[in-house]
Amino acid sequence: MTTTLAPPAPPWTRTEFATRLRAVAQERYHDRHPFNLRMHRGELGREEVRCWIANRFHYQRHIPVKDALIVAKLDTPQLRRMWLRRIEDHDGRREGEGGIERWLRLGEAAGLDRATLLSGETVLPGVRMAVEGYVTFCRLRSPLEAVAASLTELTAPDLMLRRIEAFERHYTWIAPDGLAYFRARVDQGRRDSTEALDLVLQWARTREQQEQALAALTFKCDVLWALLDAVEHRTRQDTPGPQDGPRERV
Ligand SMILES: O=C(O)c1cc(C(=O)O)c2c(n1)C(=O)C(=O)c1cc(C(=O)O)[nH]c1-2
Repeated sequence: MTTTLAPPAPPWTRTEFATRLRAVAQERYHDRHPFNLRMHRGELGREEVRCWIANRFHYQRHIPVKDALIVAKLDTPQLRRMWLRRIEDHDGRREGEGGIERWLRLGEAAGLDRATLLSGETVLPGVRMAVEGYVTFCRLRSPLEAVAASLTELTAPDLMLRRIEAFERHYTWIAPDGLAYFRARVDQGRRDSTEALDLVLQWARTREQQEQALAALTFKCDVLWALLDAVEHRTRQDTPGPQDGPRERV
């Protein structure tokens, strides 16, 4: 008996594929997460904001690590130069510059000292797993999938603007200088996502590759969502974390 295989589905057009990528980046993005909604409504207490800043720092400090893994997969000087700039955005060209430094200053403006942030001691287990998941994904997957995963940045700049507005209105106990990280990310995110979208549209030629790119972007949305789930659980229920030690002696 012979079985006839269905012919592979034809690739989507460039426009249709771009529309599908943008739809995932919008509909699954963490701007809809309950923790972000509470943040935007001004409902977070100081400890909740601090918990988010400390845990998000764990994500921030791993972004240049995953970008270095991506650079190692790129095979032309032009592509590596383009992607290296992202590492520079986060690490700076010299001590005291760059996104990681700006995030440490955000922490200080919110009353968190940098030694605590750098020690990582307040990072929640779920956040550690989510970030590890993203770095490992970029380590193991194809350049197409690793670059497609960064396309959450298609939506990130709008979220930055919303966050700046919310902080200026509701969290005035944080000095305005502390918001420099978010301000810088608006333009950086727009530029990064335009470049990355262009690469993904160029590289994904078959329907299978297009579907891999969509799955990578979906995975990345889940990373960001899982990170906030962990923070939300901790702040809403005041459940102890491992770093708190036992609450009662037994
Ligand atoms: O605060 C946020 O909500 C947010 C989200 C994202 C994102 O969508 O991945 C990034 C950032 N911030 C960010 O600051 C950042 O540098 C960044 C790099 C990347 C990436 O995947 O390469 N995403 C993000």
